[in-house]
Amino acid sequence: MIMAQMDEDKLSCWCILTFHREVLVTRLRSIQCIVDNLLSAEFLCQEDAEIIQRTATKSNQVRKILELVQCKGEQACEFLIYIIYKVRDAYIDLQPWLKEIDYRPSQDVTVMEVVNTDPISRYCEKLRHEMSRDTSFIMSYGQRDETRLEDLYTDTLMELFNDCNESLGFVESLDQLLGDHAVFNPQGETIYMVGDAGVGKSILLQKLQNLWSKKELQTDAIFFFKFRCRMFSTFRDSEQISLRDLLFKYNCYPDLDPDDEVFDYILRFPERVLFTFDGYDEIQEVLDLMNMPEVVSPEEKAHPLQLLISLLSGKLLKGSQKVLTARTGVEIQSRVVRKKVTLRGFSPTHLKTYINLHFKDQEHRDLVSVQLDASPHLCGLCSTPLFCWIVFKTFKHLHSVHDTFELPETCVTLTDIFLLLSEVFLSRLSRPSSSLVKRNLRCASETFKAGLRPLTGFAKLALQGLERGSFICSPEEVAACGLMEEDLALGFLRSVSEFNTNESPATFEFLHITLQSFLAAFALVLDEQAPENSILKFFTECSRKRKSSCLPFEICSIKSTKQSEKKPFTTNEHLQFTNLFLCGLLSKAHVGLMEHLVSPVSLKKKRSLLKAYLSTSVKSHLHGLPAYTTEEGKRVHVLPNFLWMLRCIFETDSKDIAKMTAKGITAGFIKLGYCNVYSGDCTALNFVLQHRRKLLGLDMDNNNISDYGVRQLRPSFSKMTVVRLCVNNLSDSSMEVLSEELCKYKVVEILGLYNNHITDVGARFVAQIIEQCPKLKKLKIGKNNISSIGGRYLANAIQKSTSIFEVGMWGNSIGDEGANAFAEVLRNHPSLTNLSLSANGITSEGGKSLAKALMENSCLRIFWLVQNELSDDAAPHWAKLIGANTGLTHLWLINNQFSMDGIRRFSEALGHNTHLKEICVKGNQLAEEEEKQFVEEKRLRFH
Ligand SMILES: Nc1ncnc2c1ncn2[C@@H]1O[C@H](COP(=O)(O)OP(=O)(O)OP(=O)(O)O)[C@@H](O)[C@H]1O
Repeated sequence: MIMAQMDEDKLSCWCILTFHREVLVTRLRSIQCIVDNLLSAEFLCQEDAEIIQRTATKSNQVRKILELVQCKGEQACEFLIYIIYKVRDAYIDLQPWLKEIDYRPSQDVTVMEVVNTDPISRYCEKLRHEMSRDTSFIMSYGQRDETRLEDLYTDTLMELFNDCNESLGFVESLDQLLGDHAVFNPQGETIYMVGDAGVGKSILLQKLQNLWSKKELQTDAIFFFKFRCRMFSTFRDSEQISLRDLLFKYNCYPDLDPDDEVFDYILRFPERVLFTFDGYDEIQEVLDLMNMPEVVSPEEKAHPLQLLISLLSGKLLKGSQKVLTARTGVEIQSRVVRKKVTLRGFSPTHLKTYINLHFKDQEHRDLVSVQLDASPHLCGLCSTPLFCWIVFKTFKHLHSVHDTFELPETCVTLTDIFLLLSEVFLSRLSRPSSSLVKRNLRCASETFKAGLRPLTGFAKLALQGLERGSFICSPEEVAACGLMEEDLALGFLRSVSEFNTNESPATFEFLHITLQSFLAAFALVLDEQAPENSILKFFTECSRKRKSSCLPFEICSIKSTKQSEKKPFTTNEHLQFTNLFLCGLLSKAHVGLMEHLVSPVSLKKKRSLLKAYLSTSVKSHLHGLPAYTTEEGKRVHVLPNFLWMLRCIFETDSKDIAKMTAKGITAGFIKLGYCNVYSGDCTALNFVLQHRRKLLGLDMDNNNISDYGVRQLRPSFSKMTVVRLCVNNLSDSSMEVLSEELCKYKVVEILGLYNNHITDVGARFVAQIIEQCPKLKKLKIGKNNISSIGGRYLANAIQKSTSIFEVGMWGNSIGDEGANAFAEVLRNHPSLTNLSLSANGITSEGGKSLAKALMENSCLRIFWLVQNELSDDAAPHWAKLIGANTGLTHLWLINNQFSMDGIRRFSEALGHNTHLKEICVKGNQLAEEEEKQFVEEKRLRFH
C-alpha cells in the first residue's frame, strides 16, 4: 500500500529488493548466472557462493543472495537487478516486474559486463548457431557446388485457405506465416502447409529456420526444433524415447545444465517453442497402420511417432507453435490446424527474380528468358522450383561443357528434365581431356552408356527403397547395389546426418524423392531378369483401392476412409511419379537412348505392354467415371487419378492413346475442379483434347493453372462451351488469350473467372468476349481487381449482348460510377435475369440510380447488392421499387447501412408487391429488438 503511493523512481535498488523480496523469491530462477556474475564483479566472494550453493531450496538460495547483496550496498543491489535486465531470456518471469518498477539501468551499471552463464539462453544461442550452420546452404548438385540459401532463395506464391478450402488471399511476407493473419481456428496450434512435389516446402522451412537463427523472424519463440518426418519412420516398432531425448538428441544438447533447467523451461513455457515437421505425407501410411495411444506425460517414454502425434495434437507441450508440411491432398483434422497455406510455386515475377539470381551474366539471363518466353509449357514446368532448378542447372552445364545453351527439345517433358539431370551427374565420370577445350558434340547416349554401371546401381537402390516404402538407405544397401565409394560423389545420393543413431552410423537419401521415383522407373526398364510385366507393378498398386485403414489418432489422424477412397492416390504419389517416368522412358522419343542401355527386344516388349495397359485402363477409367445429368447435359466429375493418367499419356507421347482418350470422354462436360491441376498439366490436357472433335465444357475451378496453363490450353478453347477457370491465379494476359480464342470460335456459353487477378485491362478483353460471343449466357467475374473503368467496359458489352442472362460481379470495386453503368444495362437489357453487384463500394448514390433503372426493367429476377454502403438516403427509391410489381423475385440487401426507418419503408412497400418472394436485409443497422418488430413479415428476412 505504502509502496503504491511512493514514487518508485526515487527508490534505491536496495529498497526495491526489500519491497519486492517476495516476487524475487518466488520468480527468480537460474541462480547460477546471478552468482557467476556477482562473483566476477566481486560483489560476492567464493565463500559467499559456496554458502548459496549449500542452501537447500531455490527460494532459500534467493533469500541468501538478497541478504548478501544488500549487505554489500546499493551498487551490488543495482547490479543484481541489471543482471535480470540483461539476461532477459533467463529471467523471463521477472520481465513484467522490471516493467512494473520501471527499471532503467543507470550509466554506472551499464559499463559493467554481464556474462550469460544461464543454461537456457546459452542453449538458445547454441540452437541459433547450429540452425544457422545447417540452413545456410541449399541442396546442391553433389557435394561440390554448394549455394548459399540467401543467394538463391526466391519468394513463392503462398495461398491461405480457411477450413472450407476457400481462398483467403496470398501471404505477403514470411512473418505473416506465423502471425495471426488468416487463422481460422485459434485453438489449433499447427500451421499446415501443403504443396506439390518440389514446390519448395522444405526450402520454405529452411528459410524460416535460417531467419530465426539470425533473429530476423518475427516470433516469440526462443527455441526452434526442426524435424523431418521421415526420421520418425526409421525407428524400430519397439523403440521408446523420452520427449527430452527427442528434442535434444535430434537437434542439439544443452551444455552445462546439471539441473535440467532447459527442459524444465520448455515444459513451463511451451509457447516459446516453435517446431517444424517436414513431409508428413512420408509417414502418413505408417501412422495409418499403427495403433498406439497418445502420450500425455512429458516424462513418459514412448515411440517417437507417438511423441510426434502428441505434439501435433497439443497433448504434449500445449501452446507450442508447429509448422507441418505435406504434399497436396494429404489432410489432417482441421481441429488441430490453426491455419492452412498452399504453396503454388513461382509466379512469372518470381521466375524472373530466380533467373537473375541463378545467372549472373546478363547474356545468359537473356538466353534463358528467350527460351522460356517461347515455351509456356517450359514456364509451366519451371513454376515448380525443383524442376526450374534442374532446368537452369542443366542450362549452365550444357553451356560450360558444350557451348550450347539450348534445351534439346521444344516440348520438354518431366522425363526429359530428369534425364538431363542424370546426364549431368553421369558426365562427371568422364572428365574432358582439357577443360579449355569445349566438346561441342553432346552425345547423351555415350554418357549414359559410360555410366550404365552406377546408373543401374542407383536405379536398383531407388526401386528397392520405393518397394519397401523407404526414402533412406544404409551403406550396406548402397554397397549391395554394386555402388562404390566414388559413385557417391556423382550427386544422386546425399548423406543425412540427422537420422544417424548409434546402431547405424551413416545413412543416405536421394537428392530428391522425385529423383528416386525417376530412378526406380529406370530400374524397371533396365531390369531384364524380371518378367516384363513387372514394369506395371506400381500401376496395379495405385489402382488398388486402399484398404480401410484403422485410424488410431483420434485427434490428428488423417481423412476418413470414405474420403481416402475418393482420393486413393494421395499417399502413393511417389509411385505415380514412377509410373509417369516409366511412360516417359518407354516413349518413342527415348527409344534411341534406351536401345543403348537395354536389349531392343526387351524394350519393344515393355513398350507394347505399357501401351496395351494404358489403353485398357484409360477405357475402363473413363467408363467408370461418376456421371450425372443436369439441365446442361451429361457431366462427369473426373477423379485425381484421371489427371495422373493424362500426365502419363502425355509422357508416352502416344497419339493413339490420346485419340482414344479424347474419344472416350463421352460426356459433354468434364469437371476437374479441386484436382490440383497445375500449369504444366494443361499441356497434357491439351495433348488429349486436341483430338476431340465434339464440343466440350470444362470446369477447372479451384486449381493452379496460372497464365502459363491458359496459354497451353489455347488450341483447346476452340471446342469449349464452358470455360470455368475460377480461382486459378490468372492475370490479364490470360484474358487476352481467352479473348483471342473464344472470339474466334464463338461457342462459349459459360465463362467462369471468379477470384483471379483480373484488372481493368483484363476486363476490356472480357468485354470483347461478351460482345462477340453470341452464345454466352453466364459470366462470373467476381473477386477480381476491377474498378469503375473495367465495370464500364463490362456493362457496355453486356448491354449489347442478347444472350447473357447471369452476371456475377461480386467483390470488385466498380463503385457508384460502375453502378451507373449497370443501371443503364438494367434499363435497356432485354434478357438479364440475375445480377450481382455485391461488395463493390456502391453508396446510396449508385443505389438510387440502380433502383430507378430497375423500375423500368421487367426481366431481372434476382439482384444481389450485399455488402455495399447503401443507407436511408436511398431507401425511398428502393421502397418505391419494392412497391412496384417489377419482375424481381429476390432482392439481397444484406450488410448495408439501412436503419429502422429505411427497413420500415421496405416493409410497408412489400405489402403492395406480389412478385417479390423475399428481401434479405440481415446485417443492416438495426438492433435485435428492432428486427423483432418485423418477424411476422416472412418475406422480409433477417437471417
Ligand atoms: N523458394 C525457393 N527459392 C529457390 N529455390 C527453391 C525454392 N523452393 C524450392 N527451390 C528449389 O527446389 C528444390 C526442391 O524444393 P523442396 O525440396 O523444398 O521441395 P518440396 O516441396 O519439399 O518437395 P517434396 O514434397 O518432394 O519433398 C530445392 O532444393 C531448391 O533447389
